[in-house]
Amino acid sequence: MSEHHPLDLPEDHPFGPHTLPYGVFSTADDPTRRRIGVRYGDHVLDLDALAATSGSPHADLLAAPTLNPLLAAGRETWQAVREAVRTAVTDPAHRAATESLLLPLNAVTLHLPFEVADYVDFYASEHHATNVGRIFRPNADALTPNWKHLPIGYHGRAGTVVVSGTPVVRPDGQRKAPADTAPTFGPSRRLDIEAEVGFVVGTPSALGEPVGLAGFRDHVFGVCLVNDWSARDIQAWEYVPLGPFLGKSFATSVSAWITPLDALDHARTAPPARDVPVLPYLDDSDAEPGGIDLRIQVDINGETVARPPFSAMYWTAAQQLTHMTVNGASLRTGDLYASGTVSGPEPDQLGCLLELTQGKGPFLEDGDEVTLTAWAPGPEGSRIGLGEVTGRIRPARTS
Ligand SMILES: O=C(O)/C=C/C(=O)CC(=O)CC(=O)O
Ligand SMILES: [Ca+2]
Ligand SMILES: [Mg+2]
Repeated sequence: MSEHHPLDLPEDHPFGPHTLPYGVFSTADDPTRRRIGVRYGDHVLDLDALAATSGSPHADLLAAPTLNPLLAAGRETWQAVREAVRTAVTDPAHRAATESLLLPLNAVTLHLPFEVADYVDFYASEHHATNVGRIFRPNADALTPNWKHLPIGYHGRAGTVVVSGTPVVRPDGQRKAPADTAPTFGPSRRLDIEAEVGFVVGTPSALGEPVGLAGFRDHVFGVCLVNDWSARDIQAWEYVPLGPFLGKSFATSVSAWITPLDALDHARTAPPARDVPVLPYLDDSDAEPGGIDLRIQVDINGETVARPPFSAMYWTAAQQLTHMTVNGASLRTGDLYASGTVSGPEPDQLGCLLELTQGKGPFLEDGDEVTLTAWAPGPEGSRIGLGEVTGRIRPARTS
């Protein structure tokens, strides 16, 4: 790879021509001007400039300061833009022009790439749900009776979704251990992570019109990495009977790069066998394989603590989308839904510290830095990189 030819990448580079994820960036000389870019190698291709200089029919969409107009434009446009970008980075005839529009990754600031509309978090790993059920409800069945009949989820707080790199302040709140007689107020002592995969909705749907399993590809634009920071002590005390609230809503971090669904075609895989029959609207036995072979890595302060496999998820993203709309609830451009904590069957495949330490801790300390990365197999032996989502813990306001 030559310094002078940033378009020449080694074949196994995770941000090669098969990946092409979208983000939003600014530069130091024009810090308030946010622009759409595509990551290629260790560079960002300025898509606003590319579209303007190449007379693209999509120049208006690509001149926006967020991905939302592109998300709303629908699948045909997503495919046309992706094809144009691929041509720009691979066709020798475009080489000189494209190279002039590349910025080194370390010379840009990355921003939250889309305006988050609604945010939903699911609970789709059987391993995670079983482990957490045992820890939180030792005297009950690990899986609740509904678990294999529907993808359980809750509506979260869209306004506190932050981009990778944003520091996370340890939340204050009410904590009450089982042995305490009364709750106390103060910093969470059981601050945790949840390694998840997020799905970004592009095409909206109409109120009252459910989206079937086959609608997944038309509505979902792409995928990001998610860390659903969770304060286990606040959560355990507050969430019966209505579910997660302040124990989760203080921050949810997402990767700066959104990987188009089409980049993950090669990674599609059958979900695990389901041992309980589902209702017809969730039955995906005749659908395209709903699983995705994504390999996640969880690092804390530079040390790898887990490798959760996304392919082990019981419920698929298509089933989650279908379930989310089956009551007639509509989708909005920019909706984000997260898979739920990704945990596999092995002890080194668990997606949160609660499971990794069997409920005992240690949990996160001030100053700890958590980084999730992931990749998926691509065509011809290539790798599709999903970028990273990272965040460092800052001390609580009260400390
Ligand atoms: O089972 C419980 O009581 C709690 C579960 C969680 O905290 C997990 C959650 O937020 C959903 C997920 O990410 O899988
Ligand atoms: Ca979660
Ligand atoms: Mg959270």
